[in-house]
Amino acid sequence: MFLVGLTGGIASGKSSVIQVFKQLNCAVIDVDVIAHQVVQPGYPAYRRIVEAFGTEVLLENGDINRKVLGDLIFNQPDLRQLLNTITHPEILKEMMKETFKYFLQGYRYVILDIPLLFETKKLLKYMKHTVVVYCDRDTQLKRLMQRNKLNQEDAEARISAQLPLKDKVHMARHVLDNSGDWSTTKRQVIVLHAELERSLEYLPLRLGILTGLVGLVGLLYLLTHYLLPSL
Ligand SMILES: Nc1ncnc2c1ncn2[C@@H]1O[C@H](COP(=O)(O)OP(=O)(O)OP(=O)(O)O)[C@@H](O)[C@H]1O
Repeated sequence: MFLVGLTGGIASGKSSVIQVFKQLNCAVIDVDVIAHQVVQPGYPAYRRIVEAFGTEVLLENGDINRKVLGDLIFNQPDLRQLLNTITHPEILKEMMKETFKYFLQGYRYVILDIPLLFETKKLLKYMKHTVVVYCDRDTQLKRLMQRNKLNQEDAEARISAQLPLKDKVHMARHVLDNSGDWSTTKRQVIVLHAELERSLEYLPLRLGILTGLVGLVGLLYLLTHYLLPSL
């Protein structure tokens, strides 16, 4: 099995593309969903956040108040770093658990939807393939204004706060151009899925684990038949 990191820009079409991968029965992990999950009460990161930031970051029902926490770390790199040191290992652990489940189910590849894949770079080393969902800036602006009911100035500010999409295009192995109509994008997703399914890059891990299992069974056999009886 191998991992495919999917990213893009605000309103470039990531969620829409992910829906198509899901319709094609692909294994998908949404890293944003995991990031929300690991700070829920009961998870280790929740307890550590309350210890580090105090109960002022809690809502009345005990959940983390993401707005207050976000404001607290805004412009405070050391606090942001502290939060990241708490949450990132937990996110990675959950991601690995989900990936392993998909591995056991026999999927050849798993797509990870990671909005900041190229900005944080942390997860990049685990990705065999990277995919950028691109659309030209005018289209991005128009779709963002429409979806979020924003005026042009606010929408432009949100787009400018991110790494430019055309830079991400140069960093990615695959580009899905979502500037046109939806059927054109959908066709590109189907072609990419076929290419990833055809790839033999899933084999090394599968063979490695199979070889490990055969070795283990062999070892157990030797132990039970030759070594232990003589004890
Ligand atoms: N090819 C397309 N043609 C027309 N509208 C589109 C197309 N692709 C996406 N959209 C619309 O553009 C908007 C943004 O798409 P989507 O929500 O998939 O982007 P996103 O990258 O997941 O955004 P974000 O990261 O900001 O949540 C949505 O309203 C979606 O319906």
